[in-house]
Amino acid sequence: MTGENNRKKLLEVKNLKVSFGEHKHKTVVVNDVSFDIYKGETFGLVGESGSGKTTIGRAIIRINPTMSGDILFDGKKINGNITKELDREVTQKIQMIFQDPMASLNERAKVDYIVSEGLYNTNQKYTKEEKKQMVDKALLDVGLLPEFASRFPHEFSGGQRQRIGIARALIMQPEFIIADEPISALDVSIRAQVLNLLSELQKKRDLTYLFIAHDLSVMRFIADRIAVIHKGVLVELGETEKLYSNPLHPYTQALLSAIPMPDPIAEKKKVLKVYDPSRHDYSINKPSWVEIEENHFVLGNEPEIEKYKKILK
Ligand SMILES: Nc1ncnc2c1ncn2[C@@H]1O[C@H](COP(=O)(O)OP(=O)(O)OP(=O)(O)O)[C@@H](O)[C@H]1O
Repeated sequence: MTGENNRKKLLEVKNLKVSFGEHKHKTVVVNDVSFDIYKGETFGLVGESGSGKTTIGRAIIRINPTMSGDILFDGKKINGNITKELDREVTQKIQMIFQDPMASLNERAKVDYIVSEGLYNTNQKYTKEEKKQMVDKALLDVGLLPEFASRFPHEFSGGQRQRIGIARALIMQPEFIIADEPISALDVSIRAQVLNLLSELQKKRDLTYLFIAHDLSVMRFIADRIAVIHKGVLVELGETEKLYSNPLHPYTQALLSAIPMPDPIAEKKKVLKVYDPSRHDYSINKPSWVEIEENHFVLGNEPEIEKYKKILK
């Protein structure tokens, strides 16, 4: 990892405060939180349920209004009043992947509409054919077949639905993705696949992630640096391994000692064959299978792999 001074800050959160309710009922749920995220890194936000992690993510994507503080993307302030042009740019460049793929997809819409919906909010006009190609590519990039585009969400498993959610983000050509507990609602057997997919996509597309999770073993696997949030306040921020080996704040110490942290790599070290969308031969629609490297986070994903084998035959 290069020194912080040489790296470009992609996102800067400065003294962020978010509150809900008015007057007597006003509650501050994020209080004076500051952190920077560097281009290409995975920045983790951990903390127990209700600590304010999602609220921070939603403030960055501008679903939650900020009470005070600044959010800068690529050096430009993106919260509060901004120009229409910047609003469009940020809407495209910052995407979010949601926790529950069963709830976050429009049940009445077909996959091609779900995946391409964001394109309507861009300045660019695409022909039907261009849009179809973009949807096909986004689906292939997440390991799904283009023919799935004409199906409805209920026809898919949880893991496949989360892949559709990832395709919906990818089609926008984002630079920054907020992944809010992207695997916690999934079956344990397929969590590793989705994590691996996110890692591969990050390398391939030079993505920067804000990864929100409460599972500390997942966070250790995925994050380069971690911020610990406690009751809306950032109590500790550090490089992942340093934070895990030497937590300084009592809350971080409690968090790390309270939660059993099995080492999934040591426990389930084996090589599995998986479909690798990046090696898919599009010209003859020939899928490619690769063996997961030993150091990948593997939690035994055979059932899903078998499913893929059938689908891709
Ligand atoms: N729209 C809202 N209106 C009022 N209160 C809200 C709203 N959204 C979140 N909150 C409150 O803000 C606090 C922080 O919630 P948030 O969802 O950010 O926590 P979290 O750390 O992401 O938790 P979880 O892991 O359970 O999602 C909670 O007390 C929640 O009830």
